[in-house]
Amino acid sequence: MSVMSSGQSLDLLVPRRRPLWDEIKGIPGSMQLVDLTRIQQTWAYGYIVDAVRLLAAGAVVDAIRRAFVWLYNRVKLRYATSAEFVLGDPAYEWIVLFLTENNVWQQARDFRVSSKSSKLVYGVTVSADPDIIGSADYVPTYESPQLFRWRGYWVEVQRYRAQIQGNSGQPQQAAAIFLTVFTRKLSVLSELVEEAHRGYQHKIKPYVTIFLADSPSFGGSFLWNVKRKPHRPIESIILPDGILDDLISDAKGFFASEAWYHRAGIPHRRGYLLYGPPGTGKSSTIHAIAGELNLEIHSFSLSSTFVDDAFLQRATATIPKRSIVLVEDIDCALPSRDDDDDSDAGSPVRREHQPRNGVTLSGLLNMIDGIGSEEGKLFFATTNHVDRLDSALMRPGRIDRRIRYTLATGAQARGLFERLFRDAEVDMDSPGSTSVETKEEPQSHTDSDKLEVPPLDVSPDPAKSTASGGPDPSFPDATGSADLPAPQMLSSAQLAELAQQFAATMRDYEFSPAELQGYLLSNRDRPIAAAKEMEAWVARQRAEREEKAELKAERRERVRVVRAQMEAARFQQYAAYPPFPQPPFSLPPPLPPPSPAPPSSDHGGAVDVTAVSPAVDKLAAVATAAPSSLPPTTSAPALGLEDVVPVPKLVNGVNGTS
Ligand SMILES: Nc1ncnc2c1ncn2[C@@H]1O[C@H](COP(=O)(O)OP(=O)(O)OP(=O)(O)O)[C@@H](O)[C@H]1O
Repeated sequence: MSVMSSGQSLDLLVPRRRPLWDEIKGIPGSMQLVDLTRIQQTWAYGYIVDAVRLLAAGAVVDAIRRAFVWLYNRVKLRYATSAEFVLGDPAYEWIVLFLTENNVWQQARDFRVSSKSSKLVYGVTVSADPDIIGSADYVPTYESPQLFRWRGYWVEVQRYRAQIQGNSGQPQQAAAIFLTVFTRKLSVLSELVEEAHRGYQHKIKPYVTIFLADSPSFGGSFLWNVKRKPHRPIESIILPDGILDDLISDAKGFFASEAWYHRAGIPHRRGYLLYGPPGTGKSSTIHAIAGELNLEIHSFSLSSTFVDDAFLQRATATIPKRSIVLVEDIDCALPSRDDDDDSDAGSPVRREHQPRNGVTLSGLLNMIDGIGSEEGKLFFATTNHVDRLDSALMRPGRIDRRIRYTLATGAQARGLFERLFRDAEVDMDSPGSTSVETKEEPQSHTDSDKLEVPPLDVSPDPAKSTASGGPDPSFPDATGSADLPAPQMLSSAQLAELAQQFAATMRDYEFSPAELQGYLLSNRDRPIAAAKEMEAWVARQRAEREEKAELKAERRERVRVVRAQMEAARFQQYAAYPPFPQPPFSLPPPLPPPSPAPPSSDHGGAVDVTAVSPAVDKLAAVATAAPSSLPPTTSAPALGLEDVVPVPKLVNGVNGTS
């Protein structure tokens, strides 16, 4: 075994570095400040040299990249057209759907995932297994740039987003998609946008799109919250004959007569006011019309605190042509300028000088007038209190038609019943149908297609029962001997009969369609029981209403008594006021016509103040009035004290103190 010396082994293992510094050292006159040989021999030396080389290479690459970007931007500027689509604008939705339909998302690697909702029409299925429907929507974010071909043109898409501070001071998400088409022809871009719009319209055809202005807007753009609802069939709205058809033909006629409006110089806008009690179908009508005419709804909630005149203006400016602009419960937002009495002081109606939000009547009127600036819009307003609306709002040009909704008539009740149970199948074994009476032998029937169950007589007529109290043997109990197959379909005659029985138990204008619908829905699978039990339901409702009315009357009486007591206390307080100070000089003679009002020591001592201000007449009347006849007020100034105060001032003025 040979053992090498340490010097030998080093020679073998570490190749000698040819020292650059040795040469430098050898240059005559060079000064050696540090021991370069030692540095050179350290392990880090090689790395340092490599790093410097890398740095140089990086700088070169970066310079090339910058040059390329510069060139690319120049080319883009010269040979491309681009457009920006901002989140919240309807066009943003068109483009996202367009990108999805063109499979651009397949290049995307980043998605936004949200639980499945009817809101989205452009979520994609990323599951490899087509049988898996999935419970989530995957929406590509396009945050890294994607290139794709469209009609032979290269198109680049990229989305940017940022957090910005909203109007309310809260941070909000802002996002925009940039689309660049590499062609100098502007028309290509507009064709692309048009195609995107058409595709979107087609895709959402089964839905009504509702844009809600229910959050503060931000930045320069306006943010709409987008929702989609399936179309509501027109036939599902049960109104007195002709109302709905009339409304729809009016709206259709409006869109068809655009040229006429232009010629006549009238803004192409039509306003409708739907008024009536809650739950009578006002909102449902608007949704059904939007579906029928293929319109989008832009809906405002004026009761939100962040809504003000500027907000309305900005939102209205973004509403596209052929849309419905909807203001629900318009009375809640604004006071009536015509309504000057205090009778509704406790109502939600807001006086213009007591704003709950920043909307004023003139702001709302401007908004309605502004709707016409972008032509072709229907303006709908709904209210439960038409009497509270200002006449300026109701004038033709703003509201062109008013449609009154009422509580349900018997015909409406029948219509609702038939609509909900038209295709109902009656399960004879279900608990709700155990007492259904069916005739054993099928009878002749007009609607032979649906004649699976013979006509029913479900009237709760005790005569139908046998003397023993049991059911008529000719109507065997379904749970027992009837060997009819279940479930069975109601024929139209049976349905009409049940509907008649259902409606006969109530009076006209007693319940809203919404209330009736609520009852019917709770009996969704039991049409026969629903008709039979309606009488009991009506009785319960009436009893509840009576109870409520009694409670309300009691509460009113309590409030009246408390108010009267408060007024009396105020009166006492007022009566205890010290008399007005007597001026140290005599007042000028009373103004003509001289008032023979008796002097009152309660109102200024020897001074005949009633001659100075008519307000004092009011004071005199108040002072002599019984407490129960005082006007209902909530604060002392309402007694007329505000009016009275100037009188002593006047005296002082004469006195030379001011
Ligand atoms: N005339 C009707 N025909 C069919 N369904 C109706 C009718 N009226 C009300 N409904 C039903 O009642 C529910 C409430 O109706 P809707 O919201 O349209 O009433 P509304 O008059 O707008 O009430 P509100 O004034 O409280 O907003 C809906 O589900 C609707 O289906």
